[in-house]
Formats: sequence, structure tokens, C-alpha cells
Amino acid sequence: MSTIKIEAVAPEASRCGESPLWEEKSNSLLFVDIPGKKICRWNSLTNQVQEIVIDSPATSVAIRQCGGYVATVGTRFCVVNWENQLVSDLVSVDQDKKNNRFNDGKVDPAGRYFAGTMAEETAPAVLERHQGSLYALFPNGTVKKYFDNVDISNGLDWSLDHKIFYYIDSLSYSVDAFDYDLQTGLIVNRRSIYKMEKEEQIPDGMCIDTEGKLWVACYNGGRVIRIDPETGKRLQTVKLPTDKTTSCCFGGKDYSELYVTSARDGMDPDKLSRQPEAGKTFKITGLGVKGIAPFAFAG
Ligand SMILES: O=C(O)[C@H](O)[C@@H](O)[C@H](O)[C@H](O)CO
Ligand SMILES: [Zn+2]
Repeated sequence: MSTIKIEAVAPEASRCGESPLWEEKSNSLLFVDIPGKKICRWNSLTNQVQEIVIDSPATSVAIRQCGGYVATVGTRFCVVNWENQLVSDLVSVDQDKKNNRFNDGKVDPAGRYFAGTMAEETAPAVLERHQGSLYALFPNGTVKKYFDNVDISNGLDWSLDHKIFYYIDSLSYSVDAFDYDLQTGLIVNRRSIYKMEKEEQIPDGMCIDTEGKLWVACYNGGRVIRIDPETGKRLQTVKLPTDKTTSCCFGGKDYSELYVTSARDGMDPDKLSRQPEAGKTFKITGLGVKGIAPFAFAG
């Protein structure tokens, strides 16, 4: 039995850290600070953080096959050139919805960049409902809209055999699954595979491990949970030292460390003084499970 250890990494706290992503070649963890309008890259070897500050909320980041990164910023899919700190627009969505922005995003095993939108919040989880949609940017530059009527488009990932797409619309308090067609990127047959328990609060970001189990960050729940998508059972709970845990990804050597982002925005001063690490990114070791490398955008 291994011992689980949790430590905050990356010196600075984010207002709302999100979209952690391990980049093997730089031994780094990328993540965003949504209201901080930043894309951050923490080098695990030097403990240094580099960041790119943008003009709109940066909500997710992904590796690009041909070099550099792609990101969702405001309602735009963008290309990020880290060397010269340039962020350039590829394509916009939700142009009729001025109060919308992207939220979580991730690249599928065929190199398509999936990301969903939501109305901007006035406070955490307080927003005009049903304004969001789920999109994907295909490698040929076209954008496909899958469905609308989303409250807070959040965690997403694919099963190890690439036949299932997992998806979270936070205010449904459910983790959902669709049948996935890797060839076409089409999703059908939506169903719920896990309903959150009361103390688990709001499902946010998620990632899959090498056993095909899902790790879900519980916003306001201060934990990540491991669920079995086949049985709908929770297998494990790992509590973190702060309540607003937002997302998770595996990284580090052999993808054996779980990185968890968190937020401090929306916490009252009393809570903040009791949870001084709010907004930090945490590294969990000793879980005894591993994750998989992120897929890179193929466009
Ligand atoms: O991190 C995100 O996905 C959202 O952008 C956040 O604002 C929170 O998750 C949300 O407030 C929880 O409901
Ligand atoms: Zn999220």
C-alpha cells in the first residue's frame, strides 16, 4: 500500500486555475488562470513559472502537433506561440452571445480540440443558464457544434478504446457518457454514468487513468473522486486542502502523479484564511495508478 502525499506546486496561487496539462518534452505542467487571463507553464525541474497574459479569459490549453499550443480564449480558438508570446485567433464561436466564454477543453485521440462554452458567471456557479454549447475544432480548421443548452461546459475525456466520450455539464451534477466515433468525431446516445453525492458538490474537470477509471475534481467539494464508468460506483476519494478544486490531469514521471488545480475567487476572507493554499496547483503522489499522455491538436 503506497502512501498518498499532497503538496502545492508552482509558487503563485491562481484566481481560478484550470485545464492542467502535462507536457513531457518540457517536464512542465501547463494550466490557465481563467479570470487572471493567463496561460501558465510550471517547469517541474526548475520550479519556475512562465506565463502569457492575454486580453480575455484563457480557459483551456492544449499541445499542438506541429509545435506550440492551442488555447480557448474568450469565445475564440487560438494558436499560442510561446517563444514570442503571441496568441492569434483561429475561429470564434457563440458570436450571438456576447456574455459567453469558453470553459474547459481537451484534444481527442484523433487530434480534434473539443471545448464548450458557458455564460460568464457573476459569482461561482451563478450565471444565466442554458447558454453554453459543446464544440470541436477539427484539424482542417472547421468548427462543429454538437449541442447547445449547456449550463457550465466542463470536464471531458475519452475511454481508452476511444469508443466513449465522457462529459460534464456541471449544473447537472452528473458525469455523462456518449458513444464516440473516432473516425468522424460524432457523439450519440447520451446517458448519465455517475450522479454526484451531496458533499461532492459540483463536478468540474476530469481525466482518465490507465485502468479506464475517471478522476473528477469536485468544485466546492475539496476533493477528487475516482469513479468506475462501467458500474457507476465511486472507488476512491482524495481530499485536498482547499474546497474549490477545479480540474485534474496525470503527469510527471510515467504519468504517475495527479495534478489538481484550484480556485480562490469566490471564497470569503474567513475561508481563505483557513485555506491559505486556495488557488494553488497540487501534486498528488502515491496513488498507485497512472494516467496517459495528452493528445495533441492535429491542425
Ligand atoms: O472552472 C470552471 O470550470 C469554471 O469556469 C468555474 O468558474 C467553476 O468551475 C464554476 O464556478 C463551478 O461551477
Ligand atoms: Zn472547469
